[in-house]
Order: sequence, then structure tokens, then C-alpha cells
Amino acid sequence: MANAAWRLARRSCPSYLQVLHMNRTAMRASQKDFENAMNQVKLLKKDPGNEVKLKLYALYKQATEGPCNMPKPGVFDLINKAKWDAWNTLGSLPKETARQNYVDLASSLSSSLESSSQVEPGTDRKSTGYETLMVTSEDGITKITLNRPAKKNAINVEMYHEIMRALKAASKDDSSITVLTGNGDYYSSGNDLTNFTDIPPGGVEEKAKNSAILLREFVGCFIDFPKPLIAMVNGPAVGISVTILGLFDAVYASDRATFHTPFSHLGQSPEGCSSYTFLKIMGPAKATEMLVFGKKLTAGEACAQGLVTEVFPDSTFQKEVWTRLKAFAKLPPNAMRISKEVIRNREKEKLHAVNAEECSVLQERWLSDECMNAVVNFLSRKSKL
Ligand SMILES: CCCCC/C=C/C(=O)SCCNC(=O)CCNC(=O)[C@H](O)C(C)(C)COP(=O)(O)OP(=O)(O)OC[C@H]1O[C@@H](n2cnc3c(N)ncnc32)[C@H](O)[C@@H]1OP(=O)(O)O
Repeated sequence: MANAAWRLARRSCPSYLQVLHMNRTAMRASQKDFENAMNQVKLLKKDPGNEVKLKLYALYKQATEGPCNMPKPGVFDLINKAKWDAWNTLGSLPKETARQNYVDLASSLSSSLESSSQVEPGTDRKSTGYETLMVTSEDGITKITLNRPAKKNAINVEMYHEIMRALKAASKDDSSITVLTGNGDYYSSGNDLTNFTDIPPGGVEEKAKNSAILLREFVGCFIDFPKPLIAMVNGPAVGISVTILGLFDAVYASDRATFHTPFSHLGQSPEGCSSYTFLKIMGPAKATEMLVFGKKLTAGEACAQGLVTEVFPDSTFQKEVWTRLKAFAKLPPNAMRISKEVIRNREKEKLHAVNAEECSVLQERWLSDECMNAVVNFLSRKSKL
């Protein structure tokens, strides 16, 4: 119902921006102003963010139905509870005032978001053009560094897109090998769990569908990457940052690194083709311990099981691995690319099918109580891995 209201608030019709600006001077917003404001919201080019969307939702409900007298949703029904809270906060605000406030808010959003969208995209970005990564290319090596150290390099939606962009660029640049690593003490803590809180107008089902599409495309880029792809696992790795290692050509790890895929704890299921690659790499028994029971492996254990190529003491990790990679990068690049093709190509079709299936299972999992409760627990700081 709440989503229906949000959709209603964004229902399409012609633009009435000018009329709306004239009406802003009136004492009270008319029904027509209100409808225009709803259209204005619909036409916003930028997402105003969850807080503002909640405010719009609450004002819409107050303006159309009056004070909130719905039963309060359960504590784990995170999204509907946030909506209920926003509406309930308006208390006995009169319908007319709510309508006027909605109109004012829509108008202010329209001017602030429209003007910020006129700024050239990327003008204040780093020279690399990435917000969440550092990408460098030298000595025949393109290095992609996950760069959200304060968040343990959790992969947010922007980072998923940037990694795909960086991989596509690396596949075409003149480097011969590509390296993925992390900045700070973590390699990556996996999927950014706050990704689950940005709910689109179509609700949680639409969110799950979009996430499955994103995940499939993301993993697809690793399956199809044409040059030798090397992971330098500088610290703990969690979730998807571990599962995709099965699609890399070599994995070098610091002895500080750990490998953890706690999908059952999170009410989720394996991705990154790990339901296929891990079984091939370490056999079903060990793969089950990791993927079903969430056993965390040390770097030594991961190496013994074939997931990691070699482990280095943390104190010499960078020096030793870079010396080796620089030597690899001097090998004839076409020979390396073709050898990778020979080794990997016969598996590609299978890997894409596995990827599609894993994403479709996850799409359902993300809607489960088990998964939603795990995310709520993390966000409310009740649980960590
Ligand atoms: C759309 C495609 C989906 C693909 C499916 C992918 C699935 C997965 O990857 S499942 C794995 C998801 N990851 C996790 O469940 C890890 C959650 N994080 C933790 O349990 C802990 O943060 C930790 C064990 C990784 C580190 O603990 P600690 O050393 O105590 O550090 P903090 O918890 O204080 O973390 C610092 C800072 O970073 C934020 N953060 C860390 N990991 C994540 C994360 N995965 N998502 C969102 N935020 C994360 C943490 O909240 C702290 O932030 P502040 O409180 O703002 O400082």
C-alpha cells in the first residue's frame, strides 16, 4: 500500500512547472497545485534520497488521508516501519497544511536538484574519474584498487558499476595483466548491506529484481574478462569478494587475509559462480563448509584448498607479489591472452548459466524474512560477522 502511494505520488502527466511557480505565491495549495507537485516529483532527474522520499510519502498520506491511524508495522518490517514513522510524526497536521508542505517541498527539490544536475558530471572527481576505486596503469599492469577503506571496501552500487567500467577499460588498454586489490586493512567486506535500504518506487520486489540484474552483469564481466586477472588479497575478504575469486587466474594472499562466505547467516545463497567453481576447486565437502556453513578460512587453509595460489607474510606481501607480477607482465601479452582463452573458454557458457541461476535464486532470497532480519540486525548494530 505504501508503495502504491509512492507510485501514485509520481504518476505521470504533462509538466506544469511554470504554473506551479505561480501558485507558490498563493496562500494555500489547491488540489491542482498538489497534482502538479506530484508530477514535479515524478519528473525529478535525480533521486532525492530516502529521507526526502519518506517526507514526501508522509505529506502525501497526511494530505490525502489525514493523520496516521494504521497499525504500527513490526520491528523487522524495516521499510514499512520507516514509512509509518514518517507519517505518524506529522501528528494532527491539517490536510491543507500537509498539501501545502508537499507542494513547497516538491518545488524546492525541483530547483535544487535541477540546478545541481547542470554541473558537468565528474567535475569534482579524482583525476581517475572513479569515486570508489583507484585505477592506475604502469609496467604493463592495470591495478584496480577498491577504495572505501573506512567501510572496509564494502561494495556499494556505485562501486559495482565502477568495477565493471574499470574492467571493460582494462580489457582494451595496452596492459597485459590486471590486478584487483583493496586499500586499507580489508580486501573487501563484500556487498554493502546498506544497498538494501535504498528502495525504489516499485518496492522491495523491484529492488531485488534490479539487484539480480546488477549482480548478473557484474559477475558476467569477470567471466568474460580476456586478460590474466589477478587478485592481491591484502586482508580479510567477505561474501562476493571471495566468491568471484574462482573466476580469477591467480590469487595471491597476505597471511592476514581470511576468506568468509557467511551466506546462510545472512539468509542468502552463493553467487559469483561459487556454487560451481568452489566445488571444482575444493570438492563438495570443503565447498559446503564454506558456502553453506559459513566456515571462515585462513589464508593458509584457502591455499591448501586451492582457492589461493600462494600466501606471503604480510610484511613482504606487496614487495614480493609486485616483483612477480612485473615479471609476468613482461611475457608476450597475446600468448597470455590466448592461453587464458584456451584454458577458460570451454567453461564460459556453463559459467554464464550458473551465474543466471544463482542470481535468480538470490532474487527470491533477498525477499525472505531471514535475509531482511540479517540486514536489519547489521544496520542496527546488533550483529557482525
Ligand atoms: C547487489 C549484489 C549483491 C551481491 C550479493 C553479495 C553478498 C555478499 O557479499 S554477503 C557479505 C556481506 N557482508 C557482510 O555481511 C559484512 C558486514 N560487515 C561486518 O560484519 C563487519 O563490518 C566486519 C566484520 C566486516 C568488520 O568489522 P569491524 O572490524 O568491527 O569494523 P566495523 O564493523 O566497525 O566496520 C567499519 C565501517 O564499515 C562499515 N561496513 C563494513 N562492512 C560493511 C558492509 N558489508 N556493508 C555496509 N557497511 C559496512 C561498518 O558499518 C562501519 O561503518 P561506520 O559505522 O559508518 O563506521
